[in-house]
Amino acid sequence: MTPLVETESTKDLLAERIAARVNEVLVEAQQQRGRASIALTGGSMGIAVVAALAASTRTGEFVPDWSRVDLWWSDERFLPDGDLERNAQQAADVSDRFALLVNLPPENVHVMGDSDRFNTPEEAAEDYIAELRAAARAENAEGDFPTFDVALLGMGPDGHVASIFPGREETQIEEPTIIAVRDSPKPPPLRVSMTLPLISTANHVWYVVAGAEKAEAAGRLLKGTPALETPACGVSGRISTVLFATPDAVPAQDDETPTPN
Ligand SMILES: O=C1O[C@H](COP(=O)(O)O)[C@@H](O)[C@H](O)[C@H]1O
Repeated sequence: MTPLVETESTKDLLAERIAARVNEVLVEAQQQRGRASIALTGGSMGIAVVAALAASTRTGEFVPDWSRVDLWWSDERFLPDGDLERNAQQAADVSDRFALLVNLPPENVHVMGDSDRFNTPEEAAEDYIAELRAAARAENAEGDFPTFDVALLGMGPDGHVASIFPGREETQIEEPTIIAVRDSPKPPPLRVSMTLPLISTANHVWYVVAGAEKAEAAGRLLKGTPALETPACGVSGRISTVLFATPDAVPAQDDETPTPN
C-alpha cells in the first residue's frame, strides 16, 4: 500500500503534529476499548515524538488518559540496562522517565530485555513474546498479540525500519513475532525486533522521518520496492499508513522527470 504523505516544515513542528495525531488515535481507542497502546520507535524523529507527547501532556492539550495506555517498542538495541544507545532509555530521558506522561504506571511501559537481564537477544525476544501474550490474554485478543493502535517507525537512510535491514533474511519472515537480530549493519550488532508482519497488525503504521538523508529511501518507499531492498515497504497499517516527513525527506515531485538532452 502506498503511504499517504503529510509534511511539516521543521522537525519540531512535525513532532508536534505527529504527537497530536497520536493523542487523537489513543483517545479514540480508549473510547472504544477502554485502553490504548502504541509501539514506539527509536531514532532521532522517534524520540522527538516522545518528547512532543510529553510536552503536549504538560500543556494540557487533548491527550489520552495515560494510566490506560501501554507503551511497546518495535525494536531495541541489546545493550546493558541504562545504556544511552537504548531506544527505551532515550525515550525515558526525554520524558523524565515517562513521568511527563502523567499517571502512566511503570507496568504499562513494556521495554524489551537488556543484556544485563538476558544472556542473548534470543532470550530477550522470547521474554517479549511472553509479555505480549500476557497482554493479549488480558485483552481477550484472538491471537498471541495485543492490539497496537499505532506503530511509529523511524526509517534509516537505507530504508530499514525497526531492526529489519535491507538485503537480509529477516525481511522475508512471514510470521508476526519478535526476533533476535545478529550482525546488524548499523551498530550495535545485537538487537531485538518486531517482524514486519507483526508491525503490520497495527491499526495505524506511521513512518516518522526528517532530513534530506532519508529522501532516497522515502522515494523507494513511495514507489513500493520489495521489502528485501526497502524493509519499510514491507509494512502497512490496517486503517492507515502514513509517511510523516519534513519536506527535505521526501523526494521532489519531478525527481522522476527525465532530464532533457
Ligand atoms: O537503529 C534504529 O534506527 C531507526 C532510524 O533511526 P534514525 O536515527 O535514522 O531516525 C530507528 O527507527 C530504529 O528504531 C532504531 O533502532
